[in-house]
Amino acid sequence: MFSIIPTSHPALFIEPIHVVYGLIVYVVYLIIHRLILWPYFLSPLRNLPGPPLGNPIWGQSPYIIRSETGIPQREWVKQHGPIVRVVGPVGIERLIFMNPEALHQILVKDWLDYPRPAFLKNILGLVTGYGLLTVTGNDHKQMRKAMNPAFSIPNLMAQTSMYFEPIDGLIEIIKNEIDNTSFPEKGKEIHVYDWMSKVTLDIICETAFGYKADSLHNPHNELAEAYELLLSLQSGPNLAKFILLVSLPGGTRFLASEWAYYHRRWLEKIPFLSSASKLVDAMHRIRKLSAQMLQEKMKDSILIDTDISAKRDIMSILVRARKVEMDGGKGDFAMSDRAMMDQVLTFLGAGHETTASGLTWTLWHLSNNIECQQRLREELAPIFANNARPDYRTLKDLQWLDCVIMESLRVMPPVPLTARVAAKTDYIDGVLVPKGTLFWIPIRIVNTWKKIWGEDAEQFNPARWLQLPKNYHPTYSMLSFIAGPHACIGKTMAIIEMKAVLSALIVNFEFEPAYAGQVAKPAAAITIKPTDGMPLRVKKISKL
Ligand code: HEM
Repeated sequence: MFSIIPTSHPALFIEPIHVVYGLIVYVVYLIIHRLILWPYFLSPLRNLPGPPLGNPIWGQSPYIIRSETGIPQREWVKQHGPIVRVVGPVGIERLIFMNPEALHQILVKDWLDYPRPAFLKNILGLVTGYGLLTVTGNDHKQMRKAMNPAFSIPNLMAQTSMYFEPIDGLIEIIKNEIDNTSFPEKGKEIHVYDWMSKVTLDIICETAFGYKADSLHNPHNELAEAYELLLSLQSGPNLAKFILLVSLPGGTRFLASEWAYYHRRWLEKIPFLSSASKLVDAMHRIRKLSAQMLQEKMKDSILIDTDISAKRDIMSILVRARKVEMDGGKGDFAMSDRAMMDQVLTFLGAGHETTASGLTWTLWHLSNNIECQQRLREELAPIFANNARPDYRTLKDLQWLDCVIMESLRVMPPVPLTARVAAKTDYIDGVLVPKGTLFWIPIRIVNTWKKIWGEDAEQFNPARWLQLPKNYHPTYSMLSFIAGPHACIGKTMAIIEMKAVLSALIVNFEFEPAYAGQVAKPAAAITIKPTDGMPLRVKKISKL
């Protein structure tokens, strides 16, 4: 017990219990401030249009988590216009800016002031390594400069032929599956997402590392199984759980630790952590296999120049660039082993599931638009009659193929939303946005905005690419690969790969919905994979 005034005033003694009361009052005030005072009365953003604040603790989060990714945000933009404020959980505010000028400021002009928020970096870092997807500023500039040559057009032109070994394998497998049914002429119901996932995994392993995963022929391929486990975790509630875990101090480090891996069976027993234990398991296996691939690649760097210079895969190009820097005495700027390892994980994480989802949704749209599908077949048939492995230029110049792929990526962008945070206070589109404010980059919402794309903006209509709407802006009307210095480095590669796989499928098979009234079931997570594996009826084409 102690006193700050003379003992003749016993009523003013401060006892330890008073300190405890004081602390309780302070914490209660902080909670009330966070949940009520700030969002309702104090935030400078409080007068922006947006949905009701909702439940004081969760705000709009339960609705977002339960819904298809991007759909709540699209509805709010329809109701409230091009600037929207959404609150929750725990009073956190998030903004949506739709206008091109605002997107230009956030993604291009002032991109260094609007980095990816910590929770996104942590989740991406866990799943895709601490490579291009997580670094920012000068580190990002240097890393991107080192990687750009691997994605150059001449290199992609040389790589296109590598896609066809897995593609031919896929075509043969599907043909056999159909032939082995009792009535091959009726085709077979196939979960196309599963096959798209395998073919894109084999392609990325081959083109990124020169490694033949052959998950198409090997159902128990370790890498494919680990990714299957990882991707099975894609759901709104799981994503919310992972965001919470990586936002706790030490949470990301814990999930990435050896301890968590070796004790994952314990974690599995705690209901809240059971999906995290699967994440830990999948990530550990993917990291182990990636390290093996990298080790193989590093052996290349001690090969004589002629051996390695013949290799066109992305890692060989990076290994060669590193060797040149080291030989030239610029070792300080060369990528470390750790950074190289992160690139392996980044290519696998960023370049596999996105392309698989993109292809799956394209097949879904074509199954529901038989005329578009037939028109595509007619465009492709003469090309494939001459050469079943068309080159980069040929694939690039096919007009209807391009319309179909662009339209599918517009309506169902594999990454429907991403996020940014304001690192400084500044005006955006006339709104004073305080430092620390979170944004959604509204990819799917911009892609289907009626103001740009017209009344049928949400419909799949490839013909719109033959005559683009007058409000179309080449950078800010279709954000599937976003824009600016963080725009997807694999864009051209992804598009040409999708074209190669889709065209081989369409000249060989017809795709229809698996049953009458089938509805799409997209996941509510970082990518938009179908939750049911996308069953479609697939028939062999007898005559083109
Ligand atoms: C249809 C397929 C794809 C889509 C829709 C897609 C979409 C995206 C999006 C939206 C981003 C920005 C994420 C953000 O900043 O928050 C991104 C970044 C990135 N993507 Fe892709 N991607 C695809 C395929 C690929 C492929 C095939 C690769 C590589 C082999 C790749 C590698 C990357 C990398 C490294 C980044 C980070 C770029 C940076 O920050 O500098 N992506 N992608």
